[in-house]
Amino acid sequence: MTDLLIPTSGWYVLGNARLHGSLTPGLDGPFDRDGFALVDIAIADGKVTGIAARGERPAPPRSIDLAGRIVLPCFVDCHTHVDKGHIWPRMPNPDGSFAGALGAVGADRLVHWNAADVARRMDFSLRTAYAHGTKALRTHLDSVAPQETISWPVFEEMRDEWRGRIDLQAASLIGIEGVREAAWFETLARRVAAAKAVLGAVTYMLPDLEPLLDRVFRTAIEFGLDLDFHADETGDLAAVSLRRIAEAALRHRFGGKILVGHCCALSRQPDGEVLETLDKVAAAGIAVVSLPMCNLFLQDRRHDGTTPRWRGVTLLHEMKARGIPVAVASDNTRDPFYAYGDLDMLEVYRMATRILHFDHPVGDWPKTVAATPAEIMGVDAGRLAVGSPADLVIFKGRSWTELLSRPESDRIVVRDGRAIERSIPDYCELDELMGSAWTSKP
Ligand SMILES: O=c1cc[nH]c(=O)[nH]1
Repeated sequence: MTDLLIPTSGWYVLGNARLHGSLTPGLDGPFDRDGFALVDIAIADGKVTGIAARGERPAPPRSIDLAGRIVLPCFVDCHTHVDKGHIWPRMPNPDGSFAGALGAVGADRLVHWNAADVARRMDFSLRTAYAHGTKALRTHLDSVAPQETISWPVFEEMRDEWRGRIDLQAASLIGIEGVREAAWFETLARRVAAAKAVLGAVTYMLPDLEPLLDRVFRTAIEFGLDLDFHADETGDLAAVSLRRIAEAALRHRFGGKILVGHCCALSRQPDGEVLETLDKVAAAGIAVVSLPMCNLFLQDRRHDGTTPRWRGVTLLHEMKARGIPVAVASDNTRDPFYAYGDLDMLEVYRMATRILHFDHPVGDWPKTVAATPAEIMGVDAGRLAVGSPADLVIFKGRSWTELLSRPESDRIVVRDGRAIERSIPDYCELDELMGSAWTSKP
């Protein structure tokens, strides 16, 4: 959008901007049928100093006429895996399945994941997310021994480097069976606590799932940690680990935050059972993040020449109706769990709208990529209000149908009141990490 020049100093007004009611507390209408109001946004010293109904505006260059373009707060991506991003060229998923992904990542990790490899791919991912307008991001870190000794120091350095641009959080990621090694798990929890991070695991329906969850909760309480689980990322009707997590949270009267990702099996289970599970999830104060793109890729993967019949996503509508905080997020990017993706939360929202029907009505679904994940992560982001940092994205679209139909590659990302230089890194930067299996030469 070369026609818009955002001042680099002083105060200015973004005039005639469309803000969404769900992301702008206290915004007075009138709202259009998409839930947007036309306003002038005053910005000074990197902060939003006023949001007012369209009115008298100063003359250019202090006033920039957005002609009704949509302005959203910067995005919050609460479930990613930037430690494994972009390994697809050297380690594709052999059959597109969850088991194929686990095996491929395990093999790649053993051979390639030294500190330099992890750091370069992580930095590539963060530059991409930043350019797309993301302000806060939680990544899981594969923490199966000895990887935790490599990836956690890299993460802590990366978090320092990115402070002020992306608020970076991490959650440990191990299969729940790893919790059986009590002494090792306690050491991991100490590392997580020292890094001011979040304790996590992937739950499976193991015979000892309940005692393992008890150990996770006891450890989180002992170290004062929040929790983040991957649960029921399968079409297996018998997968009810989300319910087991909720029961454990209630049993332990857990006071920290809990985020659970995926919960795919829920949408295949009988209604009565599902509603009982959701009541427990609501009572336990658990938040849920759906990862629609990764779910489409892995779930209902068939090898018999037939077409997938199931979208794989969880029951976000039913959850929201019960007051369960719900978000959507990027998940994996160009790795065996998901071959595609670019950490672009506009793409995630566009896909979620189509797959999960975030329309008719749109209501407050936009919160799923901004305000709600910000609350889940406990960061000051995801809303535009007077006094908040002027961290926002200006799009060309003036309505949801315009915004969600095009990639909006020329969006303007404003941080602390100034337009950032958006440069999406080139894949060829990573070619040398991809080994002999990959060459950019024809
Ligand atoms: O979806 C998933 C599950 C486990 N590990 C990942 O990286 N992604």
